[in-house]
Amino acid sequence: MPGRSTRLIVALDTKDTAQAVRWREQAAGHADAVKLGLEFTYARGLDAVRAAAGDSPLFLDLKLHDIPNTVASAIGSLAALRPAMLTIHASGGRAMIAAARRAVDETFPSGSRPLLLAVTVLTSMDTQGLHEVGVPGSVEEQVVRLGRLAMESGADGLVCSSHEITPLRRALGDGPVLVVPGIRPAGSALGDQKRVMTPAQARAAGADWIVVGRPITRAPDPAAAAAAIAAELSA
Ligand SMILES: O=C(O)c1cc(=O)[nH]c(=O)n1[C@@H]1O[C@H](COP(=O)(O)O)[C@@H](O)[C@H]1O
Repeated sequence: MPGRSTRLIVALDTKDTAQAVRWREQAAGHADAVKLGLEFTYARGLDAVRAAAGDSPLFLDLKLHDIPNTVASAIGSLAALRPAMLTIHASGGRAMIAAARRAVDETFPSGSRPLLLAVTVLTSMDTQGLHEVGVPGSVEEQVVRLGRLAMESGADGLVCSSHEITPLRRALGDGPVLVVPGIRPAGSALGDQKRVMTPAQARAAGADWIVVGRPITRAPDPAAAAAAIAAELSA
């Protein structure tokens, strides 16, 4: 891992604690953090999240999106989990993002504050999907618009696809931590993802972190799949 500038997060998307632990152990030594999200948390609860993450840095992906007071109060309930990263939806707007920022600062001790990441446009969306929800223009324009709003409102970083890294860096500079799902090693199934790149392409584009789920967890040999992706990031 030393020398790698793009780090790997493995998404432990399952309802089963033993399975999550097994995947974490299989990816150990290759992944730099684990992500637990809506599927696991709704099935097993917050206490199980910390147990499933073990000693790995935890990306807690709850994608909070509600009125500012509710989002802030929800963040206040997460103190015991000691996450390294936490997600909200940028489309929740300026006041919601700012409330999340304040809640993170109040909830976590200054040395162990999670990065507050704002999801811009989901990687499962394309231009047509965006138009269907009433957003005109391109995905890139919307990602940059939401990215700017989120960073102005106190986010530490953004979740985006690899395709928007260059326009985001052009618009916002090197400050935002860019976390990039929608990663598909050459030849792997897209599933529901629309805006994808390979690990090597995401690294070349300048991703700080990539998020990989099924290409590792549904591989016949998850440890080997994680090792191959880590090698692609280090090459
Ligand atoms: O916030 C995320 O992590 C996220 C945002 C996004 O736009 N797209 C996206 O796929 N994700 C998450 O990244 C992971 C991708 O999983 P795979 O498609 O299986 O690699 C899932 O856990 C998603 O919830």
